[in-house]
Amino acid sequence: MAALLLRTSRGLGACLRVATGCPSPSSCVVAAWSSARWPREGAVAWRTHAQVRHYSSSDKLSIDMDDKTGVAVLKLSNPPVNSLSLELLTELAIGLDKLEMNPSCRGVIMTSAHPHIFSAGLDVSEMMGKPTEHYREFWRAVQEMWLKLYGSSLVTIAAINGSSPAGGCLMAMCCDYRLMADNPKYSIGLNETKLGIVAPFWFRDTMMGVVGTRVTERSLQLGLMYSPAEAVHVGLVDRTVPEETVFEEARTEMARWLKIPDHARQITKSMMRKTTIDHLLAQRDSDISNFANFISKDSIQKSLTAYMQALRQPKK
Ligand SMILES: CCCCCCCCCCC/C=C/C(=O)SCCNC(=O)CCNC(=O)[C@H](O)C(C)(C)COP(=O)(O)OP(=O)(O)OC[C@H]1O[C@@H](n2cnc3c(N)ncnc32)[C@H](O)[C@@H]1OP(=O)(O)O
Repeated sequence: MAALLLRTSRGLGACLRVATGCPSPSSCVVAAWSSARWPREGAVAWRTHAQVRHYSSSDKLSIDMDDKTGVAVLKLSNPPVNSLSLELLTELAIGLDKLEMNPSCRGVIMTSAHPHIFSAGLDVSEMMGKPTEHYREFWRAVQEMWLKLYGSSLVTIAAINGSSPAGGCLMAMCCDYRLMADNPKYSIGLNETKLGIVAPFWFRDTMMGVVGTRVTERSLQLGLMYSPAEAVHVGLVDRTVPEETVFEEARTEMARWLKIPDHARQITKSMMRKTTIDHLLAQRDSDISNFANFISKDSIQKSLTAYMQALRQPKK
């Protein structure tokens, strides 16, 4: 249990370094991932005789792990729009860490408990009218969630059953595969510039890894939101499926991915993502300061206030 606490409290990067004896975040990601599933002594705490185990103690997030299939289902449940508050981000990071430490877990399907909205992205109210210390804490939690999800050694599949702007799109892009409901009312994309804010470099790099440089440049500057069909066209989403089948299709897709030996897939995933992860790890504190300074500016606060007021207007 002590080992488990050590791992969960320090985050995946640190716990993997502990597991591998590797001193620096930048030099050990491949080695760490290849052995991340080995240290069993702490993870034993999560073993259960029941086939399905409920993991999260939060009412904003449910995580059900099926020991038989090795697949966990993570459902966002923060009405009305699954916005990513400090609390939900923290729960997400803890939940992902627990799954990472569970030797029976091989894959995670991420979806929304509420139809029509996957996630409205970061909770804008966390970025308005708060003291600098709060902005720093909030941004560290955003980073932590990204590090856990993008850096997960598990197969991660996003079953996108509704709109997914900004931080919602980021979470989906962190996954290995994206299925989206084919409802043309839904949209997905990084729309930050439309709020007068700037997606940081690791949002950009995550998107570049999914759709390439040109589509990222256009999408970010214009703050483009894509319909499901357009998202497939630019490669932001892997495929659309009928709305009522999103979850079952995600399960079928997961089975395909789980046919690949874990160690080979994990090392390959690590090779693809290591540079981007190391980039943030090397600049974590300065990234937090940049965010806190940027978001505290009067002009940015005014933009966010105007955006939220516009959002509250009755829809035409
Ligand atoms: C020099 C470089 C330095 C760089 C430093 C970093 C800079 C900062 C980077 C920050 C990155 C930000 C990432 C984000 O994720 S920002 C959030 C962006 N999200 C959005 O723009 C989504 C906005 N919402 C919507 O489009 C719609 O609400 C949605 C399609 C999701 C749902 O529509 P629906 O019609 O179903 O619901 P409503 O619009 O009526 O909304 C219901 C209530 O929910 C409130 N709401 C919506 N979204 C948010 C949100 N993201 N945060 C907080 N609250 C939200 C909405 O206001 C309604 O509230 P009321 O009921 O009170 O009216």
